[in-house]
Amino acid sequence: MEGGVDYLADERKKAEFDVQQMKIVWAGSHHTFEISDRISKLVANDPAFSKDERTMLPRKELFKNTLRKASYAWKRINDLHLSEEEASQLRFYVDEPAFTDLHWGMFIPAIKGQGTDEQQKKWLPLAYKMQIIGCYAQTELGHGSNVQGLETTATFDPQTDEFVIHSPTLTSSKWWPGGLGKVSTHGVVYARLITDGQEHGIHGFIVQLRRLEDHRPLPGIIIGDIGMKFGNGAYNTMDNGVLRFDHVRIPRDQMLMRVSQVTRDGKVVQSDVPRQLVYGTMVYVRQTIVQDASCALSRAVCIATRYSAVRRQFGSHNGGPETQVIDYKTQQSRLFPLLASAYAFRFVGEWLKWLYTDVTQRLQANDFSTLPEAHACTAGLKSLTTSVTADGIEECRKLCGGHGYLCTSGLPELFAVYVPACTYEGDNIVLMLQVARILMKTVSQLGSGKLPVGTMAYMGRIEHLLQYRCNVQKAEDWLNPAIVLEAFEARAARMSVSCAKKLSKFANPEEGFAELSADLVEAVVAHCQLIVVSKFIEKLQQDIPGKGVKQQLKVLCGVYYLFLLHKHQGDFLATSCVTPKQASLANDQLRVLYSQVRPNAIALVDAFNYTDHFLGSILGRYDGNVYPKLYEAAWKDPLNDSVVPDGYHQYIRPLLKQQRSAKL
Ligand SMILES: CCCCCCCCCC/C=C\CCCC(=O)SCCNC(=O)CCNC(=O)[C@H](O)C(C)(C)COP(=O)(O)OP(=O)(O)OC[C@H]1O[C@@H](n2cnc3c(N)ncnc32)[C@H](O)[C@@H]1OP(=O)(O)O
Ligand SMILES: Cc1cc2nc3c(=O)[nH]c(=O)nc-3n(C[C@H](O)[C@H](O)[C@H](O)COP(=O)(O)OP(=O)(O)OC[C@H]3O[C@@H](n4cnc5c(N)ncnc54)[C@H](O)[C@@H]3O)c2cc1C
Repeated sequence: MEGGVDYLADERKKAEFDVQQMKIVWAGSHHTFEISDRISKLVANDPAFSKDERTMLPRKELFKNTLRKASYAWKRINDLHLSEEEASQLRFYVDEPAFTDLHWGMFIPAIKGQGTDEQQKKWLPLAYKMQIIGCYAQTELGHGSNVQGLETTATFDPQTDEFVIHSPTLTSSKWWPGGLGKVSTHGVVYARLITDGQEHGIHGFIVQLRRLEDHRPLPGIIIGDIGMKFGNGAYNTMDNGVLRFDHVRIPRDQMLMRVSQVTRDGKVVQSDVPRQLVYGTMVYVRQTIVQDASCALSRAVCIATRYSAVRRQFGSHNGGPETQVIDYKTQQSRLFPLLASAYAFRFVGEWLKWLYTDVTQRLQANDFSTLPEAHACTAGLKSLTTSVTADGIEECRKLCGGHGYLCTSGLPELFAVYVPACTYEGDNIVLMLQVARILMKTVSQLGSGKLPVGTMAYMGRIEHLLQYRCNVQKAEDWLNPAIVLEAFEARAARMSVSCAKKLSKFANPEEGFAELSADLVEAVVAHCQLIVVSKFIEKLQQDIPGKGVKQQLKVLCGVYYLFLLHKHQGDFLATSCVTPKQASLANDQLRVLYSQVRPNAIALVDAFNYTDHFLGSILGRYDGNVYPKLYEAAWKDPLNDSVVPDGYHQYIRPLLKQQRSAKL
């Protein structure tokens, strides 16, 4: 805390668990807690990283300020000899989308994942030292979701041993890549490979875009920013770009050749790694986006929870204080499921990181068997968690009433920065439909003796799940994880089987899939919710030290699944997984759990360990000193620089004068 009175002290005293231990559970380990705590304070205490005026700056100033911060951050990283992990935490806590996100988050991973050892040896040291800055240039004006539909061409010229990169149409212009507009010197550019007049699908190529001497575009390259995006400040710190190629030549060895190679005489040779590895960078980033969802949601929830404890409306008795809005059951029923979801996404993100690491190790040993599972989990969980988080941030804004609409609440900017996560790295519906294909394939293979694995393993018990009857008899039965898991498994399995049955009635499966796609998306949501619930329950099976910590997590886990059960009771009832009476008991138990969360709510958001700098919200201040700070901040708005506004003489005075003369 920054000194002074703690208006939330009484709330903090109500906590029934060891907050310090919960901070470690949230961080993932003592080690990560120590790093994130130290680095977040380092950033918060450095005025060069202030965010105070971000939403008021015009675009050019905003962007220059981002460049300044990124360059200063790089200096600090080097001066302090920060490790890779510390450096990434520093960029995270600077909390400003910038070209560096794409350089470290996509350009480098693309070279690592799709480049040969030789290519990695050549390019990675330059990228690690930021002697080159890269972006990930895949999406085009005409195609984003449909990667196979990209139009940029890379035609091999055997005469010169080069590829000719070309944008044949307007719609083939690269459009959206972050960092491309004004900063990147290089890009991993995805293009249609053509050799000897034949097409060989989409591949990645390292292309230099700007001269290293004076940052001007290389010959044949047209490049710029695509313009202002949604919200003040927000994602406008990023230079999302447009790029066109006019027969730009690059050496043959700049095609990323781990998946396929082009030989000196123009032959395309496939390695024994699956073609889908060309999409590997997206799998990696989708996994990080799931982790990021818990950060964004927890941040919004932290603001809304603290403010809900500060804000009072109605209910004063005999001149006593009014009711804290957090004590209204409706407020709790909107806020606490989001709090529980933030924790749920944290744990599923942790698990997904483990899964991704495991898949990567297997890939290195040429074991590709778990790639479909990695694709399904990253695509599905990216979609589920980003949709819930985007909606959740907006709900938190509403939970803060009028003041939530002020930029100083931090929520409008958080929403504007966050909401494109539902679109980038794969539109959520498009990705859900990918998972639907995998689910339908799994169901269709059930009779074949091929047992489903990983997160689809429950389908292997299909006979049992189709006959399952929930045996909840009283509200507390819903606290039994085994009962809950079976109910969620049965619901997901029955929804998938129902889709598969309908699908089998179509003569043309593709037509059937298109016709049933809305139902399929619902089945995918059920499947992904099952994954999140099961990973939360698995987390609770671990040894979790600290007084009351595990108990609080049990309560939150219960809130998470019972809220889902309540919200989706239509699914559970329609698939006969629960009876109306059992659904009603679930809701009774949910209310009990809300009352158990209530005394711990402030401590549960303190456990995120966010600094006031990172939160960037007057409503979410650690000390709860909201009103004086809101009042103070209003006077800092540039509109209040003068008492009489600019434009008074031109527009207001003549208007008032005209009305006066009309009256007379
Ligand atoms: C705390 C940490 C914080 C860190 C936060 C970091 C956040 C950084 C964020 C930075 C911000 C913004 C970055 C945004 C960057 C971008 O947006 S880059 C562009 C992303 N673009 C997309 O995602 C495009 C989406 N489209 C696709 O992925 C594909 O085109 C699609 C899969 C939809 C279809 O591709 P097709 O080639 O047509 O494939 P199908 O015929 O459907 O499938 C063929 C088989 O391939 C399998 N498959 C598909 N994708 C993958 C994959 N990625 N991996 C593995 N396998 C894959 C599919 O299942 C089919 O398999 P089958 O043949 O049936 O067995
Ligand atoms: C902030 C931001 C940053 C980005 N950064 C990058 C970057 O660094 N590099 C990069 O290459 N790209 C980047 N992108 C592009 C991004 O990856 C694409 O916008 C995204 O993949 C969605 O593709 P699209 O725009 O073609 O959407 P579309 O596919 O055109 O989607 C439009 C609508 O059509 C629906 N739809 C599309 N196909 C189907 C289908 N088969 N079935 C049912 N519905 C369908 C979608 O659900 C959606 O409602 C960025 C985008 C944003 C917004």
